[in-house]
Amino acid sequence: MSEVFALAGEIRVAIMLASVIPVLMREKIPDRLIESPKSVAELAENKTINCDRLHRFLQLVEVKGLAKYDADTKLWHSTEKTAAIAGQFANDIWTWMFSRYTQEGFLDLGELLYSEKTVYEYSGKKPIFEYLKENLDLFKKFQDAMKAFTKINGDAIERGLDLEGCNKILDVGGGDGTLTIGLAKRYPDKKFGVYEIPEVVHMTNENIASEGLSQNIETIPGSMFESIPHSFDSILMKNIIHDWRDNDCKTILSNCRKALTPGGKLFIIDAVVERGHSAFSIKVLKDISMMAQLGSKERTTEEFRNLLEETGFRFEKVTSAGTDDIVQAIAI
Ligand SMILES: C[S@@+](CC[C@H](N)C(=O)[O-])C[C@H]1O[C@@H](n2cnc3c(N)ncnc32)[C@H](O)[C@@H]1O
Repeated sequence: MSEVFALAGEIRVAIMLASVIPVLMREKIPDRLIESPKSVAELAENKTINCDRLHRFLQLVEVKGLAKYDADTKLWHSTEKTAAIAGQFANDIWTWMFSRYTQEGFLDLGELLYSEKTVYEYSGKKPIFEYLKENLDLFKKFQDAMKAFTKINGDAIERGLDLEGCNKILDVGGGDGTLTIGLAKRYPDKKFGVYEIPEVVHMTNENIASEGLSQNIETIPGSMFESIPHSFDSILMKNIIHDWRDNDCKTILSNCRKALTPGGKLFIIDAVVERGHSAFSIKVLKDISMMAQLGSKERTTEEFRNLLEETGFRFEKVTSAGTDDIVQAIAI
């Protein structure tokens, strides 16, 4: 009996935290605890924050070890874990992952058991990228989260990409250009491009210009479902194929194949889900997120091999890069 409540309670706490932590982050409470121990009155400052509720919310985050109360001094302290909910990097991840839009979607996750729908299709809403194109503030939050995710595995991806023989590399669906910027710094003699939808390209341009790399990286607006520019000798796509169902993936990969000459390299950077491989539990979390929001999936090596062989590529190898993997293929 008690196990039932313990498990249900643990899950309920997680759901409560998903709502409470983003608000505490918005008020910079974790950042201010890291600066120095504070009373709730100091944390609330002169704002409209209710001190009694702040104290009780802090007791909730204390359950997860994210803050600590000293009953003698009546001061709240940070812990080693507080950094996970403080600062810009954490903020970029939390703001998207726990936005109202994302959270509401996940309420219907279990109902997907009976169909191939996304949570948005299930509740009669627009597909995610259509919705984001019409809500550019949220699209910016999405891109900021993608940038933060890229930073987690960026170094491993840059080192894992075998760019031998590649001189002009196109990042299809390259978002705000974070991965390409890292590569352009690492390989100053190579040229790069980012292909993105028109709604995003201005964010990409701003990011590239702020790094002073506009000479090395060109941006091209367009849709990978229509065509992909032919003026590059290799293509990479990070977290693109996992966004789409098989038929859409075949269209994207066929367009990649048309854009390359035989021998051209293709790099797909996604989580390859194999039991026993590294980061399996994180890859399962990503896989379910893809199911919920896009009706798609994280794929096995075999599934990548099949998609590639059906679209004119020879599968070469999979290289691990943190919680992502690099699937390398050659145009035939
Ligand atoms: C999951 S994000 C990945 C972004 C980036 N590659 C990264 O890893 O941070 C998917 C990207 O695909 C882009 N995208 C969506 N539809 C597209 C299309 N039809 N053509 C090109 N890019 C598209 C989105 O704008 C978004 O930036």
